[in-house]
Amino acid sequence: MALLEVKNIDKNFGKKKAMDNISFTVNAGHIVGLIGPNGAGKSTTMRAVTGLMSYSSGSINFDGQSVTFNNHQALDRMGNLIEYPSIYPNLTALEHLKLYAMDTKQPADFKELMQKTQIDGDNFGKRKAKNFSLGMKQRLGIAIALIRNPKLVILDEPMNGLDPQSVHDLRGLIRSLADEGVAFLISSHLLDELQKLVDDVVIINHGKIIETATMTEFFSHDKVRWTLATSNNDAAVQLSKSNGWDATLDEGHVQVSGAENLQQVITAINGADIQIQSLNTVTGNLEKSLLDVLASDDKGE
Ligand SMILES: Nc1ncnc2c1ncn2[C@@H]1O[C@H](COP(=O)(O)OP(=O)(O)OP(=O)(O)O)[C@@H](O)[C@H]1O
Repeated sequence: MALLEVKNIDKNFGKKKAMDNISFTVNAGHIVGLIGPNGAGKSTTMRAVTGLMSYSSGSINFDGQSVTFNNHQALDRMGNLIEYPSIYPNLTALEHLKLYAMDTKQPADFKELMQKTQIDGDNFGKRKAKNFSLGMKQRLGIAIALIRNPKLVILDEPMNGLDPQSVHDLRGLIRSLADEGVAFLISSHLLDELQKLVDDVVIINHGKIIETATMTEFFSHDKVRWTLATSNNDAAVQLSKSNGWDATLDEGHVQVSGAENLQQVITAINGADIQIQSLNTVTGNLEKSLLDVLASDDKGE
């Protein structure tokens, strides 16, 4: 049975359908990306799952218990960081952890948690939060989300404002927790980062789920493409088109897709006395796959 099961959820803001029959699942130990354009309904969905937002119909089941706006029991085993963490300027990191642990019976070990989230060094424990950088605040937010030893952690845009090293460290932390069995539901606009992290994707558009898939399945939307620099790019584009392949010229490179394999492309181009100067195979790009799926959905396909 899935750890989180969201079934046929609806939510309206006036006439606006923010969630329209939303259904998806999250399995233990899986990192799931909730992905979609601005205003698609990601935050609303995350808020509903964490019991912060009411919904008009459907059900949310987490770890065998129902989650509603009025039933928060299940949240004992769920952590979340939605937008910015609630941080008090005059408290230290350790004081925050003690504060957030107050209403939980078996909190995580503070020292271990601070080590895991890298908030143990540099006198972090003794400094007041008003002196923290954005990255430090974000790491503290993640530590707070982990205080209840959660089975599921919900992170809305957790990489916002972080420098590349902090993003890298955060990815490592999430992956190691997932390997221990913790599940994650993450939304982010940083698709390159998500691509390196998530196991499954849930794609949302205009309040509707338009696809749920493993990352590998999802990549099948993005056809294999070859990017070439040649001695005569215009001729290479024409030649590819005459073979029935899709071909465009993009920033000085010929982009070819639709051929059966790379050898076909090389043979045709070499056969026309055009020299290939560089060649790259491009496949499995989350951004490209997402744009393709959203474009088909918006066309009503
Ligand atoms: N409290 C609210 N009152 C009225 N409309 C709302 C409210 N919260 C969200 N909406 C609307 O519901 C829709 C979904 O919003 P939501 O914030 O969930 O989208 P999102 O996918 O998280 O977008 P973003 O990526 O921009 O954060 C939007 O059209 C938004 O304007």
